[in-house]
Amino acid sequence: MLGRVNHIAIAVPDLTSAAAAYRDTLGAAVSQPQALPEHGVTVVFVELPNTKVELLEPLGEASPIAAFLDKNPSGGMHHICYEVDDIVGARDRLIEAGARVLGGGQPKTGAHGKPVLFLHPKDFFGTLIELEQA
Ligand SMILES: CC[C@@H](C(=O)O)C(=O)SCCNC(=O)CCNC(=O)[C@H](O)C(C)(C)COP(=O)(O)OP(=O)(O)OC[C@H]1O[C@@H](n2cnc3c(N)ncnc32)[C@H](O)[C@@H]1OP(=O)(O)O
Ligand SMILES: [Co+2]
Repeated sequence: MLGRVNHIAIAVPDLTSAAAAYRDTLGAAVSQPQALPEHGVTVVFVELPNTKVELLEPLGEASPIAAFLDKNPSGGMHHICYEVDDIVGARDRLIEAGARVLGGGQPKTGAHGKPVLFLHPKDFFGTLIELEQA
């Protein structure tokens, strides 16, 4: 079911300084910030040869990463995103297996314009999983 790692996400308290650290200190190519109100985050992508790192800053009052940053004020690894060929088929199989698919199970359009879903971290060894339609 799982395909490539699409991205690894890091929640950060200050996107400008995090993007600068990846660009200027670590020497990576970073995208312009993209505000995604439907997801409650602003995102910058760090382009790497084999995958991407997604830097996330809270956006709005009800950001899903706000509580995470309260617990990890200097930031931390937030989720890993795997590609799947058939996101609805994957969702149905996961629900059948007893996994909690977040947000009512309806895919949203993610940062790459493709459908995404999230799986509860307590069902996967303390790691929040995002699935993205390949
Ligand atoms: C940029 C768009 C898109 C893309 O295309 O790439 C994105 O990536 S958007 C990214 C942001 N969106 C989301 O994270 C959506 C899914 N997340 C959620 O629905 C919630 O954040 C959550 C995972 C259900 C947690 O919410 P909530 O239950 O309200 O928070 P708690 O703080 O009470 O957490 C409960 C429990 O889970 C632990 N937890 C929370 N987040 C994580 C995490 N990222 N990784 C590991 N564990 C996490 C938290 O610590 C709590 O555990 P205990 O303290 O042991 O109870
Ligand atoms: Co993501």
